[in-house]
Amino acid sequence: MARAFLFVLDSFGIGNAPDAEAFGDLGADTLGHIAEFCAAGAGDRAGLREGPLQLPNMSALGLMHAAKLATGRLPVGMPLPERVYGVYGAASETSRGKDTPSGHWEIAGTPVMFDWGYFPSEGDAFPAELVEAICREGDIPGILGNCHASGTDIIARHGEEHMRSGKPICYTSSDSVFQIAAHEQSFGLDRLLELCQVVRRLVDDYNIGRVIARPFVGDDPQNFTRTGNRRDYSVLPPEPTVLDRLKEAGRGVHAVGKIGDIFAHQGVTKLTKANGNMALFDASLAAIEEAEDGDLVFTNFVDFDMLYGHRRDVPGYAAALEAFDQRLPDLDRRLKPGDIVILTADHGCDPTWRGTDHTRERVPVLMFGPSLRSRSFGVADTFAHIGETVARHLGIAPGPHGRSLI
Ligand SMILES: O=P(O)(O)O[C@H]1O[C@H](CO)[C@@H](O)[C@H]1O
Ligand SMILES: [Mn+2]
Ligand SMILES: [Mn+2]
Repeated sequence: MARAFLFVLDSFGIGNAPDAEAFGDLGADTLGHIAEFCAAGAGDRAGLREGPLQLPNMSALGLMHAAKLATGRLPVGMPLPERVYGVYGAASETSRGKDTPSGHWEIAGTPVMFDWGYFPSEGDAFPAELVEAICREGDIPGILGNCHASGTDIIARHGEEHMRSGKPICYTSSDSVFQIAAHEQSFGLDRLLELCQVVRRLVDDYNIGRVIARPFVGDDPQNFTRTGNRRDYSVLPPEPTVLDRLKEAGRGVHAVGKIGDIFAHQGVTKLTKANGNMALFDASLAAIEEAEDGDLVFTNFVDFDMLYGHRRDVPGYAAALEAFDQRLPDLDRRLKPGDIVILTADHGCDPTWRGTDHTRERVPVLMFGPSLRSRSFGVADTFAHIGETVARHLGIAPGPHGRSLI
């Protein structure tokens, strides 16, 4: 028997998705552009980091080679490792959206082959009858925002009016999302979560993937800050995922961080939340200590995306990657014979790209464990192969959308 540890570095794309042009993302490359900026000194920030991007541990697992498989080029300014230890490659997404649920569900063996509903980027984002129903059923005096926006910009813009009027700030993006920002004290966290559940029901008719609660604190536009109490209310995955299949087979499925919310709590046997990549890493190590033979630990590292990708913050993203990379030896030391670790991503969010949205990209797939011999599997044509690799490794029946990479 064996155990599997699946870590999603949220938004850590490596460029060159075959269908990038259809998303307006031709040329987007999260790793490639961060490396290029860092090599040119544009990734420096006093007190945080400086110089070329340094990811020695992920490089030794095949990250540089995976990037070259994806784009044909090596990331700039990053040395090649003397030896590669992992089984590595790149993967392209087949799901039609470049959003977090589509990416994660496909990683878990279930691509999303339908189109989500999206709200328009011109004029009011939300239909008048939806806004009326939200105000009536959610017992609120109106909404602010009603547009596409960056979550940090919109709380700076409307936060004070929100606190005066009690109207929640509602916004969306190029993802299939209805996001609601409200002040934790003046509006109330519980009230915000209740409102999100009302809206979840109402946006089912619009085929919206997620309603997201975005609580914040502070008392003026300079210090409004979002808290770790974000909650995502997702629709159910369209078919059973490898999480459901493992749970059905009596295995432990330990969801760390946002994973529980992303899978609408389907197929999860244990849930741990933590705020921040380092706390998520600690929680993952604790889950690994507890995991039994045949179990899966599945973690989402959200900071890359939420704090740095969407915020178009190159030094921040680079520093977060370097900090994550430095934790890998600690993980390696805890592995038992037969264990496998898979590092991957759900989409890109190139911090040098226009706008603040995700970018359609290939993702790295870096696998390692005491009994894995190093090799490349090339470029996988769906993330679903990752879930089937987990299924095969843990000895459950294969699913219909992918095949094991090892
Ligand atoms: O700008 P913020 O609020 O971080 O929003 C981002 O987070 C959402 C969910 O991942 C994305 O759809 C994007 O809009
Ligand atoms: Mn994501
Ligand atoms: Mn995102």
